[in-house]
Amino acid sequence: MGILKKIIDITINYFNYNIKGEKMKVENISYRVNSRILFDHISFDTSNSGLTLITGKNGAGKSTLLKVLLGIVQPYSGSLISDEKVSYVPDSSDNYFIGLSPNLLFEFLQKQFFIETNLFEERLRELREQFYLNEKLMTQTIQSLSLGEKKKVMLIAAFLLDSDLYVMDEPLSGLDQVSVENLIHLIEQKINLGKHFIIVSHERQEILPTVDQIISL
Ligand SMILES: Nc1ncnc2c1ncn2[C@@H]1O[C@H](COP(=O)(O)OP(=O)(O)OP(=O)(O)O)[C@@H](O)[C@H]1O
Repeated sequence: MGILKKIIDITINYFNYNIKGEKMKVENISYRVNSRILFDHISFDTSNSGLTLITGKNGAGKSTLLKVLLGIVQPYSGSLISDEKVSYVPDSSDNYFIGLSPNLLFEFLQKQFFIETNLFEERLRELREQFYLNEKLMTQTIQSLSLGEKKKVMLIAAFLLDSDLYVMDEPLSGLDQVSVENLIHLIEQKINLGKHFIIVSHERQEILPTVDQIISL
């Protein structure tokens, strides 16, 4: 697959950008793998919730639910409304960014989403400071980075876009303590600005910013 095709696929799948600004409303979503029901009749609405936490045991279907919410996979039944601008941080970026460097990914996002150059450079500088992603790492391929460094690249990519909803799969996993603290602060700042988060996490709730609703699978 050519690199351009790869980049376009990533954008279509992972940085879904709409413009109307309605909140996400999920009604009676069910999902089956073969004949097995993974989750059934899940309903929630993010309108009054800064942070929605999705919890459950390993294999309960948390990551799959996020993919349903993002339209990457189709639910077995139920309906979903969202016209928000959405950023997605997958649990692992291993399969998606082969051959890309952080520099190339960020520049692509700037062009794809028409982020004004000064604003883009300012946001990128601030985010790189917060997650201390140094210059040397910016030109390496993403697959050659450590687990935590990959996570930082995905978080920076998500926050470069001024989205309404941030969907994050295990955003804290692999991060060092300072980055965890900076990420939590950043999430709190965004929530105070009226942004919404749907997060899958195995972390204890005390570690996370204030959780407004919990979806247990
Ligand atoms: N396309 C698929 N084909 C077969 N099985 C699938 C498919 N998609 C998901 N599954 C299965 O569905 C279950 C849920 O997977 P998922 O990754 O959503 O779980 P999770 O709750 O995020 O788990 P974890 O906490 O371990 O990350 C797993 O048993 C997985 O193997």
